[in-house]
Amino acid sequence: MPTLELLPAVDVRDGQAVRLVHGVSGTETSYGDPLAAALAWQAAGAEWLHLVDLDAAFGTGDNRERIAEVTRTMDIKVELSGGIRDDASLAAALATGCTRVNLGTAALESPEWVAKVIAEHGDRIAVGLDVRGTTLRGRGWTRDGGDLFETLARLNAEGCARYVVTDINKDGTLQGPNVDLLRSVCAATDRPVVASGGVSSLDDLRVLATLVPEGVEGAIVGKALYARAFTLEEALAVVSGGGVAA
Ligand SMILES: O=C(O)c1ccccc1NCC(=O)[C@H](O)[C@H](O)COP(=O)(O)O
Repeated sequence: MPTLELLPAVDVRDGQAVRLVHGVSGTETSYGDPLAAALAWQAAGAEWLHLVDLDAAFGTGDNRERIAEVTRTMDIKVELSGGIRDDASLAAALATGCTRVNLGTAALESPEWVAKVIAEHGDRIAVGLDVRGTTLRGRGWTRDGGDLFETLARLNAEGCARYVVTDINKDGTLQGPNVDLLRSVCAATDRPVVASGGVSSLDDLRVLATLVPEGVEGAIVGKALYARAFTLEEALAVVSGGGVAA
């Protein structure tokens, strides 16, 4: 049976690795150099890195050079997110050599462009479905962007390869993932789903691993790793069926 992929997160604001609470600008806790953080997750055995340009997402500038440097340095797969909304930002993101990009706001505000780039780039494009309740949020999660399930149906029809689903109310809070939300998204698509936001414990990862047969392919983990709730090595052992006791 396939195992749950783990994607440790490095969110970059003003050149630093940070964690936010509910994705709200101004709630940052800084964790230093993003490249050092990314290399630490790679050294611990990660196969993926989830790398976010928060300034680009919020429209407060960008960390494009830093993000490109981190992506180029990694030997592992990188998923890039944050502020990828037009041809120029998409070309810059793909040129870093990342494995795939995650489009958020563009999927809400520029549906024709998103359909075009899905057709052009296939599996290299994922769409981030960032929700409060069942309402999507764009522009760094600051603006409403329509109904989750209507948008999901449209993106399914356009051939979107993968969804990254975040419950904003859980993000950065260590309150556990929103399993009901993940299940309902999996029921509405046959594409793989990456779960994001709220993972707090190895037990949360065990629960997410039970959703693999329903379509959950991976889990992004941020705050829990930075807060040392568990180590990445322990998390990888859990999702590979290895023996870290509950
Ligand atoms: O991904 C984005 O584009 C984004 C935009 C605005 C605010 C936050 C954004 N992403 C945050 C993340 O992807 C988190 O790293 C991830 O959900 C991990 O959450 P947690 O494990 O709860 O720290």
